[in-house]
Amino acid sequence: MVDKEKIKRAVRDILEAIGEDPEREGLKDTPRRIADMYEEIFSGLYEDPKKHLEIYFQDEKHEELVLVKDIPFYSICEHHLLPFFGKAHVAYIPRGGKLTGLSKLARVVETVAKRPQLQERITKTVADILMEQLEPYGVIVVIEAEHMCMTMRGVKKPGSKTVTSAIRGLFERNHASRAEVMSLINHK
Ligand SMILES: Nc1nc2c(ncn2[C@@H]2O[C@H](COP(=O)(O)OP(=O)(O)OP(=O)(O)O)[C@@H](O)[C@H]2O)c(=O)[nH]1
Ligand SMILES: [Zn+2]
Repeated sequence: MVDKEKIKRAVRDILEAIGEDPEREGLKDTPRRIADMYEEIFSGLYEDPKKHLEIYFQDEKHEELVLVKDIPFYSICEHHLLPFFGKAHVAYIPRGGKLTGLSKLARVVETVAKRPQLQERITKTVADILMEQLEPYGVIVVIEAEHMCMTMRGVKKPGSKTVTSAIRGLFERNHASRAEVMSLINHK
């Protein structure tokens, strides 16, 4: 678990360092609020995302595409500790009855996102975990996100979107299947 006392001390220090008074009414509970918030938004550091994929529906013989798209997610960029957020799209073709619950795909995204992250690493990690746990024919993960570190500061490009993808298994070779998934993702 996160060390809340340490976070509180650090936030107090930051407030002082920017020239604020950590004792003033509006700020006096801020270190505690941030410690509670960090516990929540970094909870993925203390969870193994694989655990969501341990149980599957063995009796179902579905070996066709499953796509859960537009999964909203929020993460924190590890360079600036500012939010980045958007949508994840997760597709796989199950093999040998290893079909997971649809919500579990969203749970994997959530657990991986709740850490100091890079968008590329979330994308790759989700794809690799699915490949490892479900041993499907293939996986595609596409993530589109807006990075606050690129909008409210720095280069200041509000509205710019970063799109990352990870392609595994059959989709690496089969261009038609890959194109089908991409068109389903892009179809609003
Ligand atoms: N590849 C990648 N880069 C990211 C992600 N989130 C933030 N960044 C980038 O990380 C880089 C850090 O660059 P630095 O030059 O070390 O930091 P900086 O001086 O704050 O950079 P600027 O944002 O350009 O002002 C920036 O280009 C960010 O846009 C991400 O998820 N993936
Ligand atoms: Zn950043």
